[in-house]
Amino acid sequence: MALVLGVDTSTQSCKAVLVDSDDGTVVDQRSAAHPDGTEVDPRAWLAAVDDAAGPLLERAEALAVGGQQHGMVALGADGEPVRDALLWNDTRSAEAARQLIAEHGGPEACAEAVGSVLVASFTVTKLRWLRDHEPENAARVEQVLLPHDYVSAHLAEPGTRAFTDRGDASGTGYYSAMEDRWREDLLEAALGHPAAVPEVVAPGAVAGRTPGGQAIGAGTGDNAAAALGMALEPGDVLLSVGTSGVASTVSRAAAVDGTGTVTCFADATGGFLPLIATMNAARILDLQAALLGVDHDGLAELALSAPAGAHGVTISPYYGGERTPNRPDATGTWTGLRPTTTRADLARAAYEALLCSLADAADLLAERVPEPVGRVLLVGGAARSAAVRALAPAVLGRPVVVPPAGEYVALGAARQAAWALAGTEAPPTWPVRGTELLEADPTPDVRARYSELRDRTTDWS
Ligand SMILES: Nc1ncnc2c1ncn2[C@@H]1O[C@H](COP(=O)(O)OP(=O)(O)O)[C@@H](O)[C@H]1O
Ligand SMILES: O=C(CO)[C@@H](O)[C@H](O)COP(=O)(O)O
Repeated sequence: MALVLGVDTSTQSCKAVLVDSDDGTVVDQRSAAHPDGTEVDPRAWLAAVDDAAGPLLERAEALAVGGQQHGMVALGADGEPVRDALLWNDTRSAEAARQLIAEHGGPEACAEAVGSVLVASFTVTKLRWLRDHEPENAARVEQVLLPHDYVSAHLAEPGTRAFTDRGDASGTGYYSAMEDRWREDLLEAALGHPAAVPEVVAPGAVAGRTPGGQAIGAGTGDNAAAALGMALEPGDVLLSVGTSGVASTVSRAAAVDGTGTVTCFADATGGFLPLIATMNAARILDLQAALLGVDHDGLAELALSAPAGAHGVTISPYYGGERTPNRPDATGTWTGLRPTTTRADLARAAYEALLCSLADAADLLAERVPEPVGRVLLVGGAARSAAVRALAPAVLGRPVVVPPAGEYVALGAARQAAWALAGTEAPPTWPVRGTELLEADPTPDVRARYSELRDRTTDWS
């Protein structure tokens, strides 16, 4: 039995799973927290991966790293960060995104060039922000990596050329997944001077070796890794409720959306990953639990004791700005509070807001991909919540498949490692066991009230 290690260097933490490469059984796992915030010293991720993955590494024959997409890790000549990394959920580059779209000649042309209409999440917008707001830091940038590339490079033997894959590269805004090539010209135009990019390694290839000789797979963005971990098929819709809320699917063909609703990212197998992301997801619940002075189980208990619709309390949960809809300067709004409103109503309204936002993403994705929706699957940290599980099929208005609680990004990275180790054409087949089918009566009124508030707050910030 060969063991492989999968790592997820995600927004809130680093997770490592040690997996039997024959069938994908997780035999051990560890995690370590990341610092909070939308700009982070990326060296903290190296300390976290040492902590989480270090003790498992010597038992593994191969490893791969999945990670939060888009983050700008800008390195100087000494290989050290010139400043803190700006993460996918940092919205300061919203104006830069508008400028860059205009420089492309508009949204359609932008999507044709790089697969997506840019929003503040994309790396290229952060480079433009750096050029305009911190020119001294910008001038020192020699190489730009993504979080997973930076962590992979740390695990590789010294002297290894930095590497990435087309999945994560496709979220930079200076890579064309349709043409499978970097657009260094676009990076240069954003930053103001050329900078090195990592080598794009093919799916299933060995990208490098650790000092101990273990193979390292290319790694990928967390959403592409989750798709691999769940063995997603065209027509499946994967909903992830982590820091971000994501609706994604896989497709063999590129479908460019000039409206900017769906991104045309690449997946980790040579295909594509149409995706819609929100910026406010699990943290809607973290905030509500903190405000109500309860833990997650207490919040779920409160919410499940209130009726659908929370006696009219509705939340627009775009607390940290939002990306779907594209409102980088938005804040949250609560409506429908009455003298009779209870703590249970407030708890319920938070779950309903999270799930309505996710349902919007799922519907928009379903409208724009050619395959009819098959399974809807739910993963991510907040999928552990009893209330999320109970209310998801009601708010989404369709049955939802939930796998056992687990780290499916890290599992996808482990599958990529097993693929690299095996040297086969296709990744190994690993069954996803123990899935549960959740069903509930739909609650369309909850969606309708949410949509009304969403549309009424268009110009609010
Ligand atoms: N039982 C639960 N109920 C609600 N939220 C939960 C629960 N367990 C974990 N979470 C939340 O899940 C989030 C972490 O999910 P995760 O998918 O690991 O995020 P990320 O990949 O963005 O770092 C945290 O915000 C955490 O509070
Ligand atoms: O920006 C996106 C997708 O485009 C996010 O999905 C990030 O990739 C962060 O993911 P999590 O850490 O929330 O899983």
